[in-house]
Amino acid sequence: MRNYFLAGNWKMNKTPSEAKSFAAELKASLKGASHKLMVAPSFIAIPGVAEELKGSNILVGAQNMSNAESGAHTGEVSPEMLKDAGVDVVILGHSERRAIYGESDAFINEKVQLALNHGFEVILCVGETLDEREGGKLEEIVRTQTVEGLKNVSESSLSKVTIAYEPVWAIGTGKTATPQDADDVHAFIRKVLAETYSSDAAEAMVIQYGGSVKPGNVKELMAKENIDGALVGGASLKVEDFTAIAKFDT
Ligand SMILES: O=C(CO)COP(=O)(O)O
Repeated sequence: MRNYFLAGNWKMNKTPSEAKSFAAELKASLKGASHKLMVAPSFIAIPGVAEELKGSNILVGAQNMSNAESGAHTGEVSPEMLKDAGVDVVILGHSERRAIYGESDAFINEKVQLALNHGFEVILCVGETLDEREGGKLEEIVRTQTVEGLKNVSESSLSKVTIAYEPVWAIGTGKTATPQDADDVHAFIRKVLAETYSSDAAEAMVIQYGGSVKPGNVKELMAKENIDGALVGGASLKVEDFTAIAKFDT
């Protein structure tokens, strides 16, 4: 039985002071929630949010991380900096990083390995664009992003990885993949994982869905056999909405 993992990706929203007071509200409203939970503020809001969430049931995520340990990497944030600031989980390979900042599978894989070596949990995002889906390339894209993103990741480290399937056309658009469509892709990801890892490890993998998850559709999505959580953008920016998502009842 896999545990549900509901995570909020705040993207480039909320100043450090807004994020800190938002975290205080969430901490109160999510008290006693039974699922695994996380929020990912912007880098500079992390210390305040981590301080606020200390001792709570909400993990702290980062939205990205450098591929290097330290040194001459202007504008980057290192693993040690994130650790010191209180980060538990690092989101890597988000489609916005891939599309806007040109992050390749090989580059993302460097970060995945580095994050795992530093003891972080990783959420690896994969997903196809509308053109790729309509061009019949969905499986090829999702397979490549999964396999290349996890290159050199051992089976023993795999338990620290969550995959987030985020079809690019469903992000921030109000369009959600149907629960059946999403479940089919999640099952495909599990099949791809079983080609490299044991079937037990593939079966145990937590695979989140992301793309216009809202209080009104979360239950239907989570009811699917292969959907084990959500990576939520827009709806994670409102306390009531994220609370309703995070506390969904099966
Ligand atoms: O990109 C996402 C989470 O990482 C999804 O964003 P939305 O929930 O706003 O569609």
